[in-house]
Amino acid sequence: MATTEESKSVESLTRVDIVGTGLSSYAAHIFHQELRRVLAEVGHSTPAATWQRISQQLLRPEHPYTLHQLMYYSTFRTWDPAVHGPPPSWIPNLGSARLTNLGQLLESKGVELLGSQYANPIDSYSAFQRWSVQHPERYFQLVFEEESIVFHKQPHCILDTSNEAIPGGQWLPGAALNIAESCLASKGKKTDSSTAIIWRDEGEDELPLKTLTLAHLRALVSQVANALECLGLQQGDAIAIDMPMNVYAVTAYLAIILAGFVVVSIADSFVPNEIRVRIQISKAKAIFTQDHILRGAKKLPLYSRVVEAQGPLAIVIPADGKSMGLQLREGDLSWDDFLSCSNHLSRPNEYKAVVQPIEAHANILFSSGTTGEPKAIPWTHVTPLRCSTDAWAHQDIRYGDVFAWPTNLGWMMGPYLIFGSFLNGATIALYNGAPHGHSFGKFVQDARVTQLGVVPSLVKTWKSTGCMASLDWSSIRCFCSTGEASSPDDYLWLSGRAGYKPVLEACGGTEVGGSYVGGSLVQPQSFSCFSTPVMANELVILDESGNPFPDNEPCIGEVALVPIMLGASSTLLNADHDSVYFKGMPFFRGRQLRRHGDMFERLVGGFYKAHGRADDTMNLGGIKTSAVEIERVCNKAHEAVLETAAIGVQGPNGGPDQLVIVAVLKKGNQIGLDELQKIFSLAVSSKLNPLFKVSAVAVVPEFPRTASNKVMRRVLRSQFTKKMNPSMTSKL
Ligand SMILES: Nc1ncnc2c1ncn2[C@@H]1O[C@H](COP(=O)(O)OP(=O)(O)OP(=O)(O)O)[C@@H](O)[C@H]1O
Repeated sequence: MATTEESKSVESLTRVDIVGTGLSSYAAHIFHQELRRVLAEVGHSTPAATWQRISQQLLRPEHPYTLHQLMYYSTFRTWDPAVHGPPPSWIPNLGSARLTNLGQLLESKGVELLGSQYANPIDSYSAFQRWSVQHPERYFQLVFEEESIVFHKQPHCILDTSNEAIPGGQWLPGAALNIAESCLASKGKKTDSSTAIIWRDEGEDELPLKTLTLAHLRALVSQVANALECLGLQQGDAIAIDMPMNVYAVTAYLAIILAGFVVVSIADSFVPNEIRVRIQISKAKAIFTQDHILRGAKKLPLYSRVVEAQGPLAIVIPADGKSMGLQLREGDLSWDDFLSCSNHLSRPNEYKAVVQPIEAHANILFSSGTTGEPKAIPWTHVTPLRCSTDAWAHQDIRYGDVFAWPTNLGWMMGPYLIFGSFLNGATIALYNGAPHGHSFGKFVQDARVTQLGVVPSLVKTWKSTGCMASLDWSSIRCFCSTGEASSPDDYLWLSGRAGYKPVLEACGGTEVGGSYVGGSLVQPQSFSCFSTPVMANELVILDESGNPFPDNEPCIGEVALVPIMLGASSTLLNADHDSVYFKGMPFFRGRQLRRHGDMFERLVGGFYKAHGRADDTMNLGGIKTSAVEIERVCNKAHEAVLETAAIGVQGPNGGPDQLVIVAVLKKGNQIGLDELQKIFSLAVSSKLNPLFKVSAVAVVPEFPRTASNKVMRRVLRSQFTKKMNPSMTSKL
């Protein structure tokens, strides 16, 4: 498909061009007429305004994707990103901006907070973001008031920065609460009869959705918390969860925290050794798991993996919700037997939350391990507030919303979904099955999901299989994406599935408890770009000598974070926190910056673009280049290419990095390595730098990925470094 530079301008498109995208002659005629009408109405407006009209009024999900591409690329054909910034894929209107969480707050307090410079939520957003950095305590006070937080002891203040030994500041010192109790509290608009969870089990596409009210969820969680007390554990003990993110898992998660224990989150895809390591590091005393994971007709083992990992006392839930399909170890409990532990109580469905000092641990999570060993990161009872306030501002989660994000409690987006939804009065939508096919999409349609979270690899699968055709996703207000850098073309497709709703990127980390850079519904959005540092957060981009670039200039470099961040980690269980995040970092306005390890570009117009991990950058002939930048070009170099990974490999005699492109081809495609090398070389030299040379290419069936699906370039690098020798300079 033609890209920006190759396509015709939108004004010069003919009916024949439109027929070429797959529309019938008659449909193309109608579309072309409509296009002419829209172009006449917008007159000499900017391409951005033209795209708004075309995307919102002409293009429909059932149109061939090639038509969507033709419209997008031809509209922005003459757009110069160096002058205007990246092309806006979506622009807010004032009416809908005023309804967002940020918009409502700004409309009621904008003048009070920003003074006479306040205009409206769209024009004043950037000033408000800067204000929130300068006044985090006032900002969070306002947002906390919107959420269902139940304090048993009020904090002395919101933020205390007086102790230099705590570079991130002390948040809500002196406060006592239990964050699970806050999730379950009916407060504000959230009542006992509000829907807390809406879900469907795989294979039940045609059955009605199942729902749980807040009161019902609270009763279930209380029953589990009562039963946990019967296990003879000590307050503060760690209890693991290793199972799909379904209603049982969410219930167990909240119950563990409600009863004063600490959740250890283990992703359900891990092999026994990975489970063992996580249990050992966290010293978990019990584990919630399932007998199997049901995926279509397949039964994947889960309990047996926990047993092989020599996991502690297991509470085992039957995957089919009915009968246990296996024999348990001595001492392990079936879900029913476990629940019956609380039968002697007069009110097993009621539980008084164990009130915690705010700095008590609530959850131990593990990072993905993209850069090295996964880090064991404790979340305190403050970190969930980071999730909820990020979700409030940046995904605009409000009362009545239905928030879905196919993930697992073992990844930070699992807990993020819980706190982001419940503390803001939204419903969680859980699909108990694989999210890769049509059934998941139908669930999104039937549950009337309003915010759908994704990771880029999932969208790539949906797009390449076409499995989401003919679904009605019009209830979606925005998509949210995280995990790794996305492809603009994939997100053009995604946005178009819901009638061009924005795709809000979010980038942060498990140790942040949220994002440091993201999007919002009060700013224009651009595919695969970030429109703002998150509220009350400040980032700087460092040059090669470690000096911050000025914050109003386009630049590219490693991101460093101003460490005052609500909920960010201050300890690690398996590494030294200070060495990992602070040691050797430069100072900025008197504070040592916090390392994050990402490469970012600041673009014209205040947008940001991710360039992958700093560890994945390479030095090509003296020019520092990010892997993601090269991959963006190579992914589009030929239609047989599904995805690519760019790695810099040291030659056998040292010297500069040699660029190796590893590719995965689309199913059923074949292409010779010589030809592929020519294609990639041409793409890289013509689109990035004429001096860049592709030294070698390889085709693999799939990339090594972390369990959370991120490409592990470090593994490819080490494989190919071993393979490189003087006699193999060009082919691997
Ligand atoms: N929207 C996004 N676009 C680009 N990259 C992203 C995005 N969201 C997350 N990332 C990447 O994921 C990282 C956070 O993931 P996570 O906390 O799981 O740790 P990790 O870096 O993958 O693992 P480890 O710290 O163990 O190496 C970010 O620092 C960034 O590199």
